[in-house]
Amino acid sequence: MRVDVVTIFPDYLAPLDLSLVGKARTAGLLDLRVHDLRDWTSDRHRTVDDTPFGGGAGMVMRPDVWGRALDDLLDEGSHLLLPTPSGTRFTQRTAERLATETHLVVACGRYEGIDARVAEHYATRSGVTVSEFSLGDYVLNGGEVAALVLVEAVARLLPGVVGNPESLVEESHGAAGLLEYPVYTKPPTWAELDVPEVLLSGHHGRIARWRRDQALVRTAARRPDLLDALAPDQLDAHDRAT
Ligand SMILES: Nc1cc(-c2ccc3cc[nH]c3c2)n[nH]1
Repeated sequence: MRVDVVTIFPDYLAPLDLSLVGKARTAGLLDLRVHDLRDWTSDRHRTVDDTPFGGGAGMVMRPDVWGRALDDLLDEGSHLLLPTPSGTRFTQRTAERLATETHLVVACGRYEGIDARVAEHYATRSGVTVSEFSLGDYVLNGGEVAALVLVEAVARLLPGVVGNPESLVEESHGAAGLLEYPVYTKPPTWAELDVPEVLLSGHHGRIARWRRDQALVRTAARRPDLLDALAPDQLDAHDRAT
């Protein structure tokens, strides 16, 4: 997969050189390129913004500069992603869908956002998909943090990136659609708190059941909306009795 990120703060994306995403890049599993939007400016001051039509506070990012950048980067089969507080919710299902694609281009806005005609124009471009997405109901100062989240959430789903793909199933918001169960390690007692006995029993069946029950109880307590969203076949008779 190739991912192009366009931003006026390229250094914000430096964490993507580290850890899991960094390893995926080194292994050739992810071709990630970060671009400075100002490389597509045409004036001495490398201007990317201007005042908003209709008045109001702040500045808006210019469509012409974004147009030159995106014309260079977008191709047949590209998916243009625009982080914005007004977008559709980015979820694990979104990440799973994006992980099957070949080319993502993430446009990181700043100021009051990117001129709306940019999304409108590229949505009409043959072979290009455009998605405006929100990370959650809070406001950031720009799209770079959203880009970091998106790239990590997608990259970790690419084949070969995480050591044990089975771990992707049981994690929160994974295929099971539940929050993940609590995890423990040595020492068996810490701060006068013991690890649940069942986890020391070596009885794999009981351990699996306990973990499933914990995931259900946690989900019911913290995210009942996720339980409501489960398909009927995702809960067995024991689950319903828990
Ligand atoms: N979920 C979420 C996205 C954003 C966001 C995304 C892009 C820009 C550009 C200027 N401010 C922005 C904020 N805030 N919260």
